[in-house]
Amino acid sequence: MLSITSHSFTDCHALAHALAGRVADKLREGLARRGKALLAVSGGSTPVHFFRQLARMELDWSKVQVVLVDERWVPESHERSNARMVKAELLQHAASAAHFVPFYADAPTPEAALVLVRARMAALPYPFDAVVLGMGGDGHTASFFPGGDRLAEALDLSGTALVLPMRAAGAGEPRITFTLPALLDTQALFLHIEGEAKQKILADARLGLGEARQYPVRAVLEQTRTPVSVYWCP
Ligand SMILES: O=C(O)[C@H](O)[C@@H](O)[C@H](O)[C@H](O)COP(=O)(O)O
Repeated sequence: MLSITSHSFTDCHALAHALAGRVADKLREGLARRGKALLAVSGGSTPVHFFRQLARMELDWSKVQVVLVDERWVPESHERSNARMVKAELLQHAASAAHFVPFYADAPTPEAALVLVRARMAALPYPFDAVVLGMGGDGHTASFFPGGDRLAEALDLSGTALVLPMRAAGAGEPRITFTLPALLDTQALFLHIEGEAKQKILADARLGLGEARQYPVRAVLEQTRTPVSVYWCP
């Protein structure tokens, strides 16, 4: 049976401090074990405080590679670019020495750039040392959106794809995402959510209640490959 551990905090600053400490420890372990480390983070708005704390953690960031779990297919100059957010909030202070590997390439669609992006991501030193997922109000995580055109393929635990394009009505723009089996290949898996509404969504998803039975985040909660640490604050 899969272990899901829940960590609750009084506010987003306490959560950010604790999560940054845990992730920094995992990166240090990777550095000690193999002289390098690989971190995958989520975009969106939730990670900002966590990124600010993590950016100040003392470790050899020059040997750390950072990727996103998923990206919106927009150039970095776009306000919805996750890469833009990671650069502004995480790759600062001590972490400015880290090496960021972007999903986005100068092509009109993620499908058109897929061969290039796959090669870029295939060259990284797996497993991840830490993967930090977020969750949307529709029960998506990474770019595993309800109704996504390649959702089944992305969630297939026996699938071999590392990254896939994803299009969904709720996604805003076309996306590119690591697949679930790729993200589960990690030393530590975190799910970072904030607010009462997301807590309820997660609880419903765990129980498979009503509409939540269809939430893609369930695939993360139900798999038995990698333990999940849930970090939550109101
Ligand atoms: O690009 C993205 O949108 C993310 O990687 C996505 O999976 C995110 O984690 C959730 O949508 C939560 O987003 P918020 O933190 O903005 O609620």
